[in-house]
Amino acid sequence: MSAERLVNPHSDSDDQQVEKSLRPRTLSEFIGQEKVVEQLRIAIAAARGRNESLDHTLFYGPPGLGKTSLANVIANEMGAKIKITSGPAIERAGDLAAILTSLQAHDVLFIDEVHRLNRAVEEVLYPAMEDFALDLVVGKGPGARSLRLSLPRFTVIGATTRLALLTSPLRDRFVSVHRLVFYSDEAMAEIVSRSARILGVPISPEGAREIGRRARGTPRIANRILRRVRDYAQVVAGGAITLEVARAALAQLEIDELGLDENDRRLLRAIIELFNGGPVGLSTLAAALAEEVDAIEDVYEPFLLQLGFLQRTPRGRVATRRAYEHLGLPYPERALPPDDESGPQQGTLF
Ligand SMILES: Nc1ncnc2c1ncn2[C@@H]1O[C@H](COP(=O)(O)OP(=O)(O)OP(=O)(O)O)[C@@H](O)[C@H]1O
Ligand SMILES: [Mg+2]
Repeated sequence: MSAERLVNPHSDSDDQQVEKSLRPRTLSEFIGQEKVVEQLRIAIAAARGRNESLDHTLFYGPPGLGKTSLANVIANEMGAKIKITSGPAIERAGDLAAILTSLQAHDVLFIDEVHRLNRAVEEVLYPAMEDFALDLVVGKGPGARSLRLSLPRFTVIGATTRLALLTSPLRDRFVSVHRLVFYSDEAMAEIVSRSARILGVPISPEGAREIGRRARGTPRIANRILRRVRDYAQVVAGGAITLEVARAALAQLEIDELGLDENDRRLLRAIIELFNGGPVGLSTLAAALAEEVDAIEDVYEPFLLQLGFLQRTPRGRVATRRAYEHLGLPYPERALPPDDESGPQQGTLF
């Protein structure tokens, strides 16, 4: 189900086509994430001023917030080439060695899903990042010798949605580490307006604001919703996206006031109705929803946590009062600890 989900922050092949044209190319085109942008602006100016490569940089945060975009922006601002790969794509140490020897001074090596590098590959990456050196073993058996090859000074940019899964030696080799956060409503409105301009869709500021506000603080989702609303506007409303058109289209797409879709509501209802509001363990919840544990952790939870609809406790996930209220369900005032089997059942107090 996630693959077709409109509010799924992961990109599909359809997105990838459009995303290329919508991707910001310079720091000044990059909207929001002011803290990160400001730090990058200084780091890039300093590196350029000294004619050095930029320090290794790591971006982490939920999918669709601009990690890949920032890597491209950095290469562009450095006037450098970018080589794009990912943790799972580099299978053997030799694959990485081949990439490393092809780099030129100041180039950017972008490693997406950097937490998924395997151990043997990481071992090669450490000296490359730290000393710009590649250690090769020449020959076999007792006669084998180790040879150190020096590499040009380059920049690794890593991206991950799961900082906690990075090994600490790898994490330590990134000199600057930036967390991307969900975008503010203002930034989202600006992103929607900009994308509409690039796509040639007329949109009112109120229409842009409405789409941005309901896109979970995630530019990728905003761009996807924008394209669907554009279709709606074209077929039903004469082409332009006004506030009314945006609202009508979003209603048809079943995206509610807060940007939740049917799947989010299903997850919250499951915790409330099947598990008495929680706590419920992640794997139990995943099984009840026929979802992957990863999908719940990566896709659903970050935004529900941000809204304060969900709490993570050591004993599992708990739906908060706000979640009940949003779904229009009565909140059971708990007389007993929530794990007590004889505690109040959902609904029985009212
Ligand atoms: N600050 C921004 N301003 C304008 N558009 C943006 C911005 N950030 C992201 N986007 C848009 O959102 C899309 C998704 O961004 P991007 O691919 O960089 O996210 P990501 O963090 O790399 O996601 P993933 O974790 O899935 O790899 C881009 O195509 C771009 O159009
Ligand atoms: Mg990416």
